[in-house]
Amino acid sequence: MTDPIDRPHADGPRTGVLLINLGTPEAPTPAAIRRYLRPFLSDRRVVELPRPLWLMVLYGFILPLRPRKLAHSYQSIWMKPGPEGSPLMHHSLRQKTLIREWLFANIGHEVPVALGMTYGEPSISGALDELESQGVRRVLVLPLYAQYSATSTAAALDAVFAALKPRRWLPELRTINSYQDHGPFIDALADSLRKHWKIHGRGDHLLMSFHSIPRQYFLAGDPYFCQCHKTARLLAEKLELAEGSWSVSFQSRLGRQPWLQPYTDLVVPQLARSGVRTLDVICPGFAADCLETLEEVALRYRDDFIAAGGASFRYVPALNADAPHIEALGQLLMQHLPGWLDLESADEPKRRSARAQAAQAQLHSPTLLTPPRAAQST
Ligand SMILES: C=CC1=C(C)c2cc3[nH]c(cc4nc(cc5[nH]c(cc1n2)c(C)c5CCC(=O)O)C(CCC(=O)O)=C4C)c(C)c3C=C
Ligand SMILES: [Fe+2]
Ligand SMILES: [Fe+2]
Repeated sequence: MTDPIDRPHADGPRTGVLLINLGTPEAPTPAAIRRYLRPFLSDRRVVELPRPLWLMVLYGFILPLRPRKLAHSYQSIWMKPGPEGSPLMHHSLRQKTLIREWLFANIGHEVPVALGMTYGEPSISGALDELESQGVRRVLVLPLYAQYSATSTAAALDAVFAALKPRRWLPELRTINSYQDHGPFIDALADSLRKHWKIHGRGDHLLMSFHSIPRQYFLAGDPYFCQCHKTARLLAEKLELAEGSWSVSFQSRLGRQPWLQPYTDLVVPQLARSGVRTLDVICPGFAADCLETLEEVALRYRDDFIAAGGASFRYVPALNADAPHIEALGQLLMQHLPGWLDLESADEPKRRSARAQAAQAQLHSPTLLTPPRAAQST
């Protein structure tokens, strides 16, 4: 934390951005995976089963057994030695750098950007320290989940509030709930598919696979299922996809209770058996490639598709730190920054273009133009 003596009391409040993603192990080893899974799977937002029962399962079976199996999976996708070898970490760090550059180019002065993970390192508390040390007193929080779920978005926001709890002088906060229907985000997904098709040609079918959550959470009011379908529908409309040439499924379920359906691991072989020869798969809920996309989908489901008679399975990478994604996230941040941007230090032309940009972002925001209830519907 900054030494209070060094704190620039006289300056106006400075705005900063806190990007959040889930977190990932620091190494592809059973010990590091266990350290990562313990707080993750102990979070009541993630697992709502009765506590004594769940703690028995977690400490009796999952934590002793799952990390060893997962170590092989993580090793198959680890990019280089060290914590940045995790694809999720690699892409998240690139996103942080490029979003800072985008904001500088579009606003005309530096806006500090920090990255925190809901579980593990870099911690959200450390990210808040980093912002505070740069004089930030207004924090715009962006959990990198386009579709809101209590299990992901709310867990990230809980971690922010928990990290603020022991602090004395709290910053002002704005939080972004979701961006499932944000125009530039849908454009970035469409752009990514068009590029993929230009290189590989169109597949017979496009599967849009989202991380699943227990079905009970949806029945209890979690809007995630509807928001996934909204992203999918808008993407299909943008690409003018014919009815029946695309579908939605849900992946990565764990345990025996019903999760959101249809399940990707069942849909993929079914598609092969029903005559789909070439299958394109995109995962529009993942801001960065990770274990669940690269190992589960791109490796395991590919094998299942081929084993069931399919010819070619093409995974479309996550948006990661590609330019259209950075543009979309930059526009999204601008939409939430009006009134907060410290434009005084920017020179006049930059100031004008920053104002134009903010106005533009508002114009393109479907959530600002449609009533809240309509924006929620699929
Ligand atoms: C047990 C319940 C889980 C819920 C609910 C859940 C929701 C959820 N998860 C993501 C994003 C990611 N999950 C990732 C890995 C992962 N997820 C769970 C469990 C639940 N997720 C586990 C146990 C794991 C670890 C790996 C495994 O055991 O399969 C990851 C990848 C992390 C990485 O290191 O690469 C992401 C990303 C979302 C968006 C979400 C709800 C919408
Ligand atoms: Fe998950
Ligand atoms: Fe998984």
